[in-house]
Amino acid sequence: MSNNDKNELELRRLRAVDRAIADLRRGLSVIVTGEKEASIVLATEMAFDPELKTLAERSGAEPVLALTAHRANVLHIQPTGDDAIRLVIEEWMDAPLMRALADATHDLDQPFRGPFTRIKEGLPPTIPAAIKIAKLGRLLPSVVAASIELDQVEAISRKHDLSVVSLEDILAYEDSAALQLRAVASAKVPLQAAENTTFHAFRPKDGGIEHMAIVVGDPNRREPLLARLHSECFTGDLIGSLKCDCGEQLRGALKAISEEGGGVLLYLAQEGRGIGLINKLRAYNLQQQGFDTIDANERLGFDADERVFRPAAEMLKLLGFQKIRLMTNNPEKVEGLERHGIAITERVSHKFPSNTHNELYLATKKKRSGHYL
Ligand SMILES: Nc1nc2c(ncn2[C@@H]2O[C@H](COP(=O)(O)OP(=O)(O)OP(=O)(O)O)[C@@H](O)[C@H]2O)c(=O)[nH]1
Ligand SMILES: [Zn+2]
Repeated sequence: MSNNDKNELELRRLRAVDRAIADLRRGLSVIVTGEKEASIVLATEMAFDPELKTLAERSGAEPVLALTAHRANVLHIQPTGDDAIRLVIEEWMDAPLMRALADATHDLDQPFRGPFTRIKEGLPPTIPAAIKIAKLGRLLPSVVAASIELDQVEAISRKHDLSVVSLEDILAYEDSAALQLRAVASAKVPLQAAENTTFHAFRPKDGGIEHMAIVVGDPNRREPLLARLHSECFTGDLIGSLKCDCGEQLRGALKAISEEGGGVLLYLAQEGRGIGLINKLRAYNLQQQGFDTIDANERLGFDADERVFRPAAEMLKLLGFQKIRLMTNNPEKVEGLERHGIAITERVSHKFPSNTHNELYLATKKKRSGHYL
């Protein structure tokens, strides 16, 4: 395959996933195709009676409710060893109950649970892949899915105008999006912390998720550069939430970089450790009910941290920064960048004093996520 063809294929794949994400977020169903089977899927949090009825009619099959193993564990559903668990949708499981099964913030107002019937064998790979699209769309990680035969895909998608996305497209998505990042705009923006600062906006070629690099000064590309990877935090960075340390880390990093005479801060669109702002608020709701930051994520069905650091590594490479001194307390950021070709010559500690509202959050990161705090 020529480089041009490869590029075309990659863009086609990114587009297919981005379309599926947009449709799921609108409460539409999409078709996920595998090697041997296909599924029509709907995000559980968008599942209401009409959507469920349509899903059953279009597929001609009995839909199932799919949850992640983390969420199933909270619901006391026995594990199957797979990342996703399928439940038979019983007569008594109406749409509000299904949505509540996906959304842990309702666990206390929906005490009746089960008995559920798990489907133990033969998990089609299109099911975890569909959950992955829901996650990429920052929706709760659960789908209602109905199987169809591969040879029905074309007719059903054409008749009902449904997006079709393949398992391979979904598996390749995060790496492809990172590799397709391009600097699309840059401008000088003087900051309170550093007047000689340039913003560089990065966007994948298909128009997907955008990230920002903030370069302070005119760094020498031969020397290891002081760098910070900052995951977006609307509540902490912008509004001054005391629940986390993000705002202080953001402003502290810019100050330290400025004092050093130059460096880079990557502002990454990975709100809520990659689960999105709405899901982070759901996690905060659970923290209000007594769960820590990790358990809250897992009760919602997510991993404790859903971020990938390849986009950050690719942005650094595009900017010509191959060696950095990384300001972080998170060992996974160091590993994540090194895995993708960035040399970390030093880890620079990046701590700030706690307050009464973020004490437990910081202690949890130290105790349960192995952060150097
Ligand atoms: N899901 C979830 N995300 C949170 C919570 N508190 C803060 N965040 C998010 O966590 C991210 C902050 O991560 P970082 O500042 O990169 O922190 P870190 O992973 O601890 O690494 P370092 O600060 O580099 O040590 C932001 O996207 C926040 O929105 C929480 O309780 N739950
Ligand atoms: Zn924060």
